[in-house]
Formats: sequence, C-alpha cells, structure tokens
Amino acid sequence: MLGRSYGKLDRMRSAYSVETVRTAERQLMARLPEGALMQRAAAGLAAACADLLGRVYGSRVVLLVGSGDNGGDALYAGARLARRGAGVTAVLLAPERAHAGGLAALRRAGGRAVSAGGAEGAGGGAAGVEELIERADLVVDGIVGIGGKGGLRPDAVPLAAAAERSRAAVVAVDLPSGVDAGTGEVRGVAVRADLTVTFGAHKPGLLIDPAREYAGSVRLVDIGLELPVEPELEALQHADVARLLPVPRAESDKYRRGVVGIAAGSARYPGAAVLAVAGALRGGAGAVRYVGPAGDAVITRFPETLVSDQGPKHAGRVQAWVVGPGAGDDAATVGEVLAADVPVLVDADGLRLAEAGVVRARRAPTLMTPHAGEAAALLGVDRAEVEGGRLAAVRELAGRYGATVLLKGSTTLIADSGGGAVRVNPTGTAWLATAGSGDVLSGLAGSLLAAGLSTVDAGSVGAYVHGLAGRLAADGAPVGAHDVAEAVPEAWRNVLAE
Ligand SMILES: NC(=O)C1=CN([C@@H]2O[C@H](COP(=O)(O)OP(=O)(O)OC[C@H]3O[C@@H](n4cnc5c(N)ncnc54)[C@H](O)[C@@H]3O)[C@@H](O)[C@H]2O)[C@@H](O)CC1
Ligand SMILES: [K+]
Repeated sequence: MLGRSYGKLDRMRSAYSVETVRTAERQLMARLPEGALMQRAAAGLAAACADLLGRVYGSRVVLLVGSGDNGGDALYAGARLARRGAGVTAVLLAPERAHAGGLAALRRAGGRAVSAGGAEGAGGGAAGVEELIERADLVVDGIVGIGGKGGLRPDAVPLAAAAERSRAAVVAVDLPSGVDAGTGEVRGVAVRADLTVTFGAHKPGLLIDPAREYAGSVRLVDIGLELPVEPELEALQHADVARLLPVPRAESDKYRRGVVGIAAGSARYPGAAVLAVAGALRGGAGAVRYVGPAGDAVITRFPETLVSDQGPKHAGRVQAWVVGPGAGDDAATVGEVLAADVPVLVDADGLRLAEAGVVRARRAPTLMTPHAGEAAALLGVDRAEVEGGRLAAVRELAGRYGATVLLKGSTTLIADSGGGAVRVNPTGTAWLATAGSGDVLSGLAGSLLAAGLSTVDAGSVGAYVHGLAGRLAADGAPVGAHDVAEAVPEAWRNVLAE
C-alpha cells in the first residue's frame, strides 16, 4: 500500500459561501476608503468587457441595472467603457433606487439611463428597451448579485429573455442574475451569460449545476479579500490530481500497490462486473480480485483478474472492496463486504441494500456513490429535489450514513461526513451519461482506495480521471462505458504530463 498524506492543495479552485464573502468584504471595507472596493470590482469588470468586445470605441453596450450594489458595479464599469468611446445605456429596473454614485459617474462619462418599465426619456418603455438589448454588442447583467433572493422578479424576466434572444455577448456581474449563489439552484428564469466576472471569490453556484451552466466561463477578479483557509467547495485541478495519483515506486510489488476486491454483477447483469473490473484494472491497484457469479465473463475479458466464487469472506486479503454494481438483490454479499475492516465503496444496487446503521457502525471508511435517482430514494425525496439542490443532498446523505458520499451527475460532488469543504468535479461531460459508466467509476475509485487514497481523495480523483477519460474517449461523439474504461490510461498520462 502507498500511504499518502497530502497537505495544502495550492492550485485548487475554491468557492466560498455568501456569508463568508460578506464578512471578508466588511473587514476589508473597514480598512479602505469609501467605495474603493466597488471601484476595484468595476475596473476588473470593465477590463473583461473590453477584452470581450475587442474594440470598445463605437460599440453598443446595455447595462441591466438592479437596485443594489451589483447594479452599482455595472454602472461604474459602464462609465469606464463610455470614457473609452462606447455608447452605453443603462436600463434601470428601479430608477429611484439605482446606485446614485454609479449613475452619476455614468452620466458624467456620457452614458445615458432609461427606465425598464415606464418611459423615462427617449428609448424608455418595455418594447424600446427590449429592442435596445437585442441590438447591443454587449449586455452587462447587473440586476442582482449575492443579495438576490429566489428567482428573478417578474419585472426582470423580459430583460433576461431579451438578452438571451440578442446576438450580444452577455456578461454577468458577480453571478448570473436569478441563480442561487450558495446552492446552484435555479428557480424559474435566470440570465444566461457567456462570461461571469466574479469578485473576491468563486461562489458555490458558479461551480454547481444547474447554475454553473448559466454562468458561461468564469473570470475571478481579485479585490483583495482575505478568505479563510477552508472553503465551502473545492475543485481539484490537474496538478492536484497529479500529486494524488498512486504512482508505483521501485520497491512496489502488486501487494504493496494494493489489491481491490470487486463484488459485483449477477447472472442477470454480468456486464456490470466486467465494467467495474475494467475500471479497477486501470485505477492503480496492483491486483484485482473478482468475487461473484460473473467470473467467466470477467476472466474471458480480463485474464489478469483473480476470480473466486466463494464470497467476499473467503476471497483472500484485499485493501478495499467495491460492492453493488449489477448486484441485484444479493443483500448477503453487501452485508459481508460491509463487515470487512477495510475501506468499502458501495454503488448501485448495493446502496439500496446497505443499512444506514451498519454503514455508520463501520470502523473503516465507506464511500457511497449514488446518482441523483439513487440519492433521492435513499433520502425519500423526489429526484428533482436532489438535482436542484445537489449540495444540500450530498451533505445530508454523508451525515446520515457517517460516510463519504459521491453524488454523480452533471456536476459530481463529494462530501465527507465530518463536514468540511465539499469537492466538486470539474471534468464532467454529458457524454458520460451512458449505461455502465458508473460501474467503471466504481472500479476506478475502488482501486484508488486500495492504493491508499482516502475516501474523499479516491472519490474526487476517480471522478476527475473518469470525466477526463470520458471526454477523451468521446471527442465529440457518443461512447460506450467500455470506451471510457479504455481511455483511463490516456487520462492518467494527460494528468501526469502537467
Ligand atoms: N459588498 C462589497 O464590498 C462589494 C459588493 N459588490 C457587489 O455588490 C453585490 C451585492 O450587493 P447588494 O448587497 O446590494 O445586493 P444585490 O445588488 O446583489 O441585490 C440586492 C438588490 O436586488 C434586489 N433583489 C433581490 N432579489 C432579487 C430578485 N430575485 N430579482 C430582482 N431583484 C432582486 C433587492 O431588492 C436589492 O435591491 C455583489 O454581488 C457585488 O456585485 C462589489 O462591488 C464588490 C464589493
Ligand atoms: K448579476
């Protein structure tokens, strides 16, 4: 086994909760002259807009301006663009409550303001405003930022819709308006941005679907916030994964590299066993033991597998178990595996068959890998509730089972039962939504567990490599799960080449 300890993951991407960002902002604001922080934000925002426009002079820019500081950022950035020769119009959702300093700055710079609803000067009125948005080169969404509650208010909905129809590039200020900054939930209409310029720190919603999809690409502007060491969310990057991958040393032999046991498949679902073994063979363990009724199918495809039909208890020593893929109703095997004193990954049918009390009582760590449907069944809620509130769901499950939980999906999340930062996988791809892809992941992550990674590292490194393998295998075309398994070595090389 490779004992791996891991310190600071310095290149990791982190996201902080809204309260944490607010606290850091307050502390910094107290030390800076009035308005300095907003000027930093506006300068970064204007620079990003200018990059996107290419040529600022003569461009048509429309600012969508709500009544808070998010609108203030947009107005000050608009003033900067107007000074560089852009034609800037601010559409004010609540003219009497718009940020006064920002509005004055925009007017001084030659920009103009119209009301979103009523007619305040030329170009006002709903139809005129929508036409303005549709004919713009750039739309800046400053409707609402971290002060937002619920989905977009009704008066802002037509503006978001016009921005979506428009050919204009859409830049969201801090967050796409209408998404939940803390959870990534989207209720009703939200602005769809090409670029989000976020200030001080990523917010969780920028990394979690469905909100993540609305953000487009994300650019972080450093405004000098001092943030706590532990973020709310963290996303591994190539360099982090490269340091965690178990690379054999000169003194390694197959037993020191770890043996992973796969208890999976049934007479009805032999394929799940083959795919889990396919993932496990490429996950870094020194050997793969297969236990179950699909031994013939496994050995035909992968002759290097150690096959046994005597049940997990008599299979010989392993450093980690994977149980559940294609297991059907074999509760006895799940129980036997959970009784073992080594790390266990529970997936698919195994999730249903694993009792919470038994999992909680285990001394060795457990990693559970449900997709949204399985998580919903375990929590006794609708699938839509899990998909809309992934962060809450993964934390709740981890707490209930006293286990590490990897919630699969468009953004895979990994939560530890002890609280702390939740990992979010940045390499996911929709091409992975294919039958058997989860079986490959379970074998891969189980193999990493056997090689000595912690449950959180095995889950997040497994998801990262699996996602990358999915992208490499797909390369823009549909793939089968076995293609994903076959692309895992290429994904490793890609990571280690960093
Ligand atoms: N606090 C700071 O130091 C800084 C804040 N900055 C900006 O300030 C923002 C936060 O400002 P605020 O606290 O004023 O809050 P926001 O501007 O995000 O939102 C508050 C306003 O939006 C309205 N609103 C709330 N929910 C809405 C919804 N669903 N639909 C439409 N309107 C809604 C509220 O009535 C309120 O007037 C950040 O997102 C960031 O853009 C930046 O200037 C950087 C510095
Ligand atoms: K916004």
